[in-house]
Amino acid sequence: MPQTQLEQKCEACRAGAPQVSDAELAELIRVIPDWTPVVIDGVLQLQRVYEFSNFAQAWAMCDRVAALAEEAGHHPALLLGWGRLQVNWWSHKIRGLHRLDFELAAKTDQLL
Ligand SMILES: C[C@H](O)[C@H](O)[C@H]1CNC2=NC(N)=NC(=O)C2=N1
Repeated sequence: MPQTQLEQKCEACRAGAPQVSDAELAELIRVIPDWTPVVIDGVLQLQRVYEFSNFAQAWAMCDRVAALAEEAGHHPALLLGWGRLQVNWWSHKIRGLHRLDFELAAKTDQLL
């Protein structure tokens, strides 16, 4: 899919897309209570670590999240380890959180 279509596909991937306000953050984070707002390199992100019994299960979840990201045209950072998968969602272009990041965090939980 040409990049421009990808960017159109992902509203949060456009420069100038609105970051969530502090009030929206406080409201939205209640919907995804297992996620933690973290600031990494000055960028506010949503982070969750999923734990599994072995590497293969963590790897399978990683693949499911990767497929979700490709479908959305919006991508997390994924840190895959033995028995664990760390997922960080944020919007690169706006160096912060967009409402889409919360939607995709909730969809990530549904992949468990
Ligand atoms: C060209 C491509 O569509 C863009 O770079 C997309 C890719 N995936 C993305 N993912 C995230 N999380 N933020 C972005 O700004 C972003 N931009």
